[in-house]
Amino acid sequence: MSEDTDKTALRTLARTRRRAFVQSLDPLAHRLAFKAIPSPLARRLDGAQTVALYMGLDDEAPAQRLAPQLAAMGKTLALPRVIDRLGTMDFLTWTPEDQLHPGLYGTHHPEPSGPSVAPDIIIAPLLAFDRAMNRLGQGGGYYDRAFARYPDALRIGLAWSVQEQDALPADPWDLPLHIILTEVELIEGPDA
Ligand SMILES: Nc1nc2c(c(=O)[nH]1)N(C=O)[C@@H](CNc1ccc(C(=O)N[C@@H](CCC(=O)O)C(=O)O)cc1)CN2
Ligand SMILES: Nc1ncnc2c1ncn2[C@@H]1O[C@H](COP(=O)(O)OP(=O)(O)OP(=O)(O)O)[C@@H](O)[C@H]1O
Repeated sequence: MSEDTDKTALRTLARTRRRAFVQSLDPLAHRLAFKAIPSPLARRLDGAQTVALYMGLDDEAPAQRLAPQLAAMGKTLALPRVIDRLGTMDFLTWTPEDQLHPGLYGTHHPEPSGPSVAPDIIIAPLLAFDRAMNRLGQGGGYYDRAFARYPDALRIGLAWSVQEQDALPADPWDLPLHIILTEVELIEGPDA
């Protein structure tokens, strides 16, 4: 199987696993998940000003739930805006009160005339991760490119624990995550 087919098959499997897990989760457990930033992670965010979140789609880990605590910590929040279907996106500042506008792929982004920012921390959605801190995304290369554009940003993956795989294929352009936060665990990579 070529690497490409490999990743495509893994994406299908990962979506199915994530859906089954989220549907079987106790509603209260779901409601409480990702509400609080664990203190070792909060400490790690100390020096950072701008944090890029995402609005959870489908069964993704709901990153938007971290927004109130991050705002209370004085962080500037940002959300991605998909610019084209070729993998280009930027980050626009956002506060939880701001209205969102529909974008490509069913995403929503802040007012496009607002300022685009360079994030110090990128909290990224994913389909699967492994303990080597590899991340499998939707396949558009949007986050891979954003990671490459902001190489000094701390890369944090947010996921349900069931999204862990033994080993994911890594392409030459894939930059590993520094930290992964699940509903039960904070995983810190060697470069965190
Ligand atoms: N919540 C969230 N925001 C995000 C991403 C993401 O994965 N999750 N992205 C991460 O890159 C970027 C947008 N890219 C995306 C690429 C594909 C799909 C997606 O669900 N694709 C469906 C088909 C949807 C369609 O074309 O209408 C699919 O592949 O089945 C979503 C977002 C930026 N914002
Ligand atoms: N830094 C980069 N510069 C240019 N192209 C890139 C870069 N990173 C990835 N790509 C391209 O993006 C495509 C998708 O990559 P990949 O399958 O690893 O996406 P992904 O990480 O699953 O998706 P995403 O980052 O959107 O969540 C690949 O064809 C790759 O060539």
